[in-house]
Amino acid sequence: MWSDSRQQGAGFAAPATKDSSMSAQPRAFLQVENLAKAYQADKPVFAGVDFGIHKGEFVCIIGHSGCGKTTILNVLAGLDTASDGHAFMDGREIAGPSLERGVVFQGHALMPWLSVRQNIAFAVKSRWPEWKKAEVDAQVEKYVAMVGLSQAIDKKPSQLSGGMKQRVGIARAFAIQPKMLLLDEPFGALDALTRGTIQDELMSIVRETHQTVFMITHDVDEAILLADRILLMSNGADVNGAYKPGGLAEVVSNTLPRERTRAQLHHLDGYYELRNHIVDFLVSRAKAH
Ligand SMILES: Nc1ncnc2c1ncn2[C@@H]1O[C@H](COP(=O)(O)OP(=O)(O)OP(=O)(O)O)[C@@H](O)[C@H]1O
Repeated sequence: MWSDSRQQGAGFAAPATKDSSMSAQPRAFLQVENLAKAYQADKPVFAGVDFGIHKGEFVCIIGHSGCGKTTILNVLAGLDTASDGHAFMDGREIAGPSLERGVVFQGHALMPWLSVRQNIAFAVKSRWPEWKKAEVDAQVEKYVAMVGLSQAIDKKPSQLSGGMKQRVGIARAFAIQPKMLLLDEPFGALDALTRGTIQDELMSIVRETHQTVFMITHDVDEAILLADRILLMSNGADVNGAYKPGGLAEVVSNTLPRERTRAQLHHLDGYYELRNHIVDFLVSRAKAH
């Protein structure tokens, strides 16, 4: 994918401007082509966004508030439509919500009157309406165990902490075995300790299941820990008196060992180089490109 990555030293690959390799044929598992969104015709939030995500790849997107990250995720989820361009998954254009894509938002969005088991069973039954109760139970129990919540399976959301609720949201998204997982700052509302624990859990589940993931985060370390590639997005801005829409400014490949853990991240060769590169982008380049 990034054939020149090895020449860049440890940590990250070429800060290439656009990921042209990803938009070329053959298409990636998820393919975004020339995507644009305008709420105001003369001032698109972003335009010309092209990227692809391969099966089993974990891609994070980082950018300042308002650059359009959630809008892109919503288009991928089929919850919003682009003003221009296309998004394809598995060769088919995304044209609405589908159980082939699991979505986790910052707010857990659990049904408060249902237990953990019932919340997840609801999703499982929607995905496989023909399943018998025993099959649904087994699937629910498997994914609840995966996020370490077996003891709380019959509790209601109001009896759970914020971190536990977020874990239920993650278990629910995984339980429908989506082809693609879309995460919109899923840990944004959690305290640092809980956040770290769940990041580790998510990472091991993703590695185990080879899940394909697109995730929005504001946390540079989170992106470096989890992502195989990090999309850096710039905001729309007035440049020399003319408006320039936001867009994908750079795609950074994370070449740190894939088995990395949170505890050893900052000891890895190349970590600071990668981190500084992303922070520099956010500080000095993200507002215009
Ligand atoms: N329904 C809407 N009508 C008009 N403008 C909108 C609408 N939804 C979003 N926007 C604008 O589009 C831009 C992109 O919004 P979006 O939520 O995608 O950004 P974001 O990068 O995810 O931001 P954040 O990091 O704060 O969540 C923002 O300027 C926002 O105000």
